[in-house]
Amino acid sequence: MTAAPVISARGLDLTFETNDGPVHALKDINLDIERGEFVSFIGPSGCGKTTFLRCIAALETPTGGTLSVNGMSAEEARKERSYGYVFQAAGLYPWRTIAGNVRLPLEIMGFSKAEQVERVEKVLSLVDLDGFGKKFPWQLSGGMQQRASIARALAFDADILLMDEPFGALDEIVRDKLNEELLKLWERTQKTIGFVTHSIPEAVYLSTKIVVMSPRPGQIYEVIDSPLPRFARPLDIRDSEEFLQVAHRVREGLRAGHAYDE
Ligand SMILES: Nc1ncnc2c1ncn2[C@@H]1O[C@H](COP(=O)(O)OP(=O)(O)OP(=O)(O)O)[C@@H](O)[C@H]1O
Repeated sequence: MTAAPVISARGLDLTFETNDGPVHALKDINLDIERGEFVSFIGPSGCGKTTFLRCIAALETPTGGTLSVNGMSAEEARKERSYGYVFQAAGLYPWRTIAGNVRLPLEIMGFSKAEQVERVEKVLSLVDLDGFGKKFPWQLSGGMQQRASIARALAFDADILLMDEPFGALDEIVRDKLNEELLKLWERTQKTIGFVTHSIPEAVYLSTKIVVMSPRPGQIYEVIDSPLPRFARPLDIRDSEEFLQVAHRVREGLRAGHAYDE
């Protein structure tokens, strides 16, 4: 028997009603994400990547189709705290220490003081920020702040991690390092990850599955299963023939999905 997908979308549609008329943001999205997969969403600006992630998180309500998250509706899954969400900007409260920021969801959820301390220590260590708990966000580099926001999303140990361009604002060297660390973290925690990116190398380096989207309205153009080894991915795998072939396929998909715009 195969396990049910963690996330399953069937015929998912979303139209925003705006002052300028309806915006068809998602059209007929069909996708299964299995437990433990690392799935990237890539596509041009406005193709609905963020909107789809927000649907999974029940931050948007689809106008058609079905969506299940951990075997429940997205709304139920949100109430069950099935996912942690990492935004493009770290979004840390400047008046709280790093530990205080990471602890915040645990306070809201009513974890005991002792468990809060234990969990904060554990997740700060997972993102390589041991010893930084007492610092304030402004005392940390952009990359470290983003690691802290990942720690916050991991603090309550949800099965699913949703990440919306978490490293988009960082320079390439820092991004490379965080990509490597994220892979290790994924290996250690066995989470299911949904990851939005604009970067082809980032998508190919990280993912088991790459969802190429096309705009107006946002649709899935192609789903590419990566042939790369699941975890053993040193950064120089990006020079390998296999990697370049997948990157080429993604690029072709993006071009083809965009063709009617040209
Ligand atoms: N709350 C909203 N109200 C109206 N339209 C919206 C809303 N949110 C998103 N949209 C529109 O839906 C479409 C998809 O937006 P979305 O942010 O999901 O795209 P994206 O692929 O994540 O883009 P980017 O890569 O620029 O972040 C866009 O046309 C956007 O303008």
